[in-house]
Amino acid sequence: MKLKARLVTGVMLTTLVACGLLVLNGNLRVAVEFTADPAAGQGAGRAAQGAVTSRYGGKAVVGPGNKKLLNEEYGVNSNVSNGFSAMNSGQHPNKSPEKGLQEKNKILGRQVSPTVEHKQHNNDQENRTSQPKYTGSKLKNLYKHPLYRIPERVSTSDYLLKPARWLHATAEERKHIKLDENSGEEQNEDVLHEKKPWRLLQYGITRYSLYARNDPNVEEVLKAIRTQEVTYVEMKPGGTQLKLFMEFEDTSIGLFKPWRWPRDRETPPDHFYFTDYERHNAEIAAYHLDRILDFRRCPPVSGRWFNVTSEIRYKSEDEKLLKTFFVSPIGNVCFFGDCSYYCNTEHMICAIKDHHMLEGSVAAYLPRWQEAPRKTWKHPWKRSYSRVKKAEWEVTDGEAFCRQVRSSPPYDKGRRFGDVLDLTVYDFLMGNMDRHHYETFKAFGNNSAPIHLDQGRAFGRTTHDEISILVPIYSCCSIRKSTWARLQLLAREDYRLSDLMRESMRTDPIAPILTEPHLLALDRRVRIILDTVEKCIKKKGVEKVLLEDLEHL
Ligand SMILES: Nc1ncnc2c1ncn2[C@@H]1O[C@H](COP(=O)(O)OP(=O)(O)OP(=O)(O)O)[C@@H](O)[C@H]1O
Ligand SMILES: [Mn+2]
Repeated sequence: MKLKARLVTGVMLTTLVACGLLVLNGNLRVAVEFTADPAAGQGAGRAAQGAVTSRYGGKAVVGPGNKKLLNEEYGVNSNVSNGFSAMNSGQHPNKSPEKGLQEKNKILGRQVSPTVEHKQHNNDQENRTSQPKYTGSKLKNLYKHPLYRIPERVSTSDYLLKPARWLHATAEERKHIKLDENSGEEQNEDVLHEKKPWRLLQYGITRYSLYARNDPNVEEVLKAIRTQEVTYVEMKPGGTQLKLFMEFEDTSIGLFKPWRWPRDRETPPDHFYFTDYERHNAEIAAYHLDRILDFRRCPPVSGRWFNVTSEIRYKSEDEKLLKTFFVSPIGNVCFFGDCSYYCNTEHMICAIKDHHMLEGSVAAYLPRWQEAPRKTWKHPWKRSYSRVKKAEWEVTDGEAFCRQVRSSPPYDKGRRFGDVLDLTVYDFLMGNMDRHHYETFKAFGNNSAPIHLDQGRAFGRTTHDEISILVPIYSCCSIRKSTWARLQLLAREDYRLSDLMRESMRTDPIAPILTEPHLLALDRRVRIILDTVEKCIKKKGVEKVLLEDLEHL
């Protein structure tokens, strides 16, 4: 359908659903097709039709006697430094054993002397129960909104994996897609009969997103992560904090991050972003936020309770991991693993319930490296990761720095500049200052969305909005039009972001994922972004500020 867009300034968004017309402030008119997302479910549907032979997922990727394969298959990463060499190696202010005990007691419901944190925790509980009740599902309404039904044009070559491309190809195109280089046999759909949700989810990865809006495999994969037996565990090397590969019954792989802190613990104000602990609940919340913003660039993540002994220790053959297990003085099973920081007795990870049970987050794993290698890019507004040094963007005129970024590849053409601004919106909403690098799939070259990984240091503070995260938006005075329109929607009472997030995360096995103050901070930050853009529009004019990404409609 042809787009006729005429734009004047405006912030109010009105929807005329019945006639399929989206009116932004009465001035921007975008005709929207109300057809189902063309990319959605096709791969799943076609792939699900056949028999059960599989090239990749038919047998366990890893199992006893096959150890270390997870690292080889999935763990390879680029050599780009993560910037931690200059990291402050100062002591963690919250690591004293007494403090750790207090926190565990709190979770276990034991009597402890009241502390500020303890009181805060109780307030959170009250906040949660005193929330106004709303009827109906705001989330369902959101996903019915025209802005969430804008068709995506996905062509065969936009799919990441060869089997997925093959499934979407015409008979003519199929002649040019060699599925199995080693096989002289004629290729047909039999080799693609992979019915496992995790694999079908991977087939849905395109240069634009990790999954289509209505891909049923997202829910299926989350269900699998939540309920399936853990069959194998191994440490993922690299990074500053402990992470575990987990293999499940259906041969899918997940990336586990453990509980470290109670939900209501705030990052201490004197803390640098790079000395902060990762938060498993931040990874979960980040997935929901990414989806609500319609980016779909973060792999699905779920919380889950694990038995540290039977589901981690007994499922691992990783000697480096196994030798770090111990029982704490109060009888909780603990371990700390092996990593470059925070992997020692002082930073132990301990069961927080019934001596064995531990909460964690599990992210669905991207396709293995050999099949879909990724490239790591330095974020242009990366922080310095030093106590004393400043990053270039902090000591350069904002507009000049932005011009410099915009004139160099990959930001000089294509989608990537808009993607970095989207990432800015995402990180500002979560208060994530730890965006040193981002990754893309090599197969897509420069023309591809970044993958939203590593949000473990987000959601650290509820009363502080870190304005410096917004620097790319206010010094470039730019934002994608679709993102701007969605933010306006999320600022409205009937689509309020905090309500959507609360609802979206409600079904997680370890809900509530975020405390009320974190949810309310999201609403405040939406307003701050909109005000920033509003000022830019007044100063520069709407044509200069909004990056047109709806013109293809
Ligand atoms: N779901 C996933 N699928 C595939 N690879 C992943 C996934 N999550 C993370 N990774 C890979 O593992 C790396 C480390 O993960 P992550 O950044 O979350 O851990 P981290 O301990 O915070 O690392 P760092 O200290 O370097 O920030 C990522 O850079 C990415 O390459
Ligand atoms: Mn990290």
